[in-house]
Amino acid sequence: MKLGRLNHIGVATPSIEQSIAIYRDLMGADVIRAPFDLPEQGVKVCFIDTPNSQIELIEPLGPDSPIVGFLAKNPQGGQHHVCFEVPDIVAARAWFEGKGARILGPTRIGAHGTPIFFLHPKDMGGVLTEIMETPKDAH
Ligand SMILES: CC[C@@H](C(=O)O)C(=O)SCCNC(=O)CCNC(=O)[C@H](O)C(C)(C)COP(=O)(O)OP(=O)(O)OC[C@H]1O[C@@H](n2cnc3c(N)ncnc32)[C@H](O)[C@@H]1OP(=O)(O)O
Ligand SMILES: [Co+2]
Repeated sequence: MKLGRLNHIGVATPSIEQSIAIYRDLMGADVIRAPFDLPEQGVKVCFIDTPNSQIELIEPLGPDSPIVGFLAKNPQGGQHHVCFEVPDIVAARAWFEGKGARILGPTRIGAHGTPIFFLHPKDMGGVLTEIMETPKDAH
């Protein structure tokens, strides 16, 4: 498998509204997409476009959200995961399984509407890594 495009960096936050203010007022972001709930993933999401990628702000949706533990350890929020694109999610999953990397849960549909899965940070040098199938109409 070949390393694909960096699609986004996930940033966990206790407040998407407060994080939007930082990226807009301090960083000069001008393309801030409307936040939306993704109950299947337990998060509220907001994409901020950068010239070559996106910041994905994620806020917990309820106590069972997968980012509750991270925010307990990092109450201010922080960099949570990176996401790389692949052309074929089934082939990518088979590749990582063949390499013995731990995959966290099933393949599911992510915020861009394409299938995703996560690799355990312990197998990625401490970086929680999302693998995402490239949207058909992208790039
Ligand atoms: C918006 C939708 C979607 C998209 O389309 O883009 C998303 O991005 S959703 C993003 C949120 N979803 C997920 O993160 C799903 C996958 N995550 C998980 O399964 C869990 O969060 C986790 C990674 C297994 C962590 O579980 P948790 O219960 O919070 O913590 P543990 O105590 O079990 O952690 C074990 C170990 O890993 C370290 N850790 C935890 N989170 C991270 C992280 N984000 N980056 C790096 N390391 C992380 C944690 O500190 C523990 O380490 P030790 O203390 O050394 O054991
Ligand atoms: Co993500």
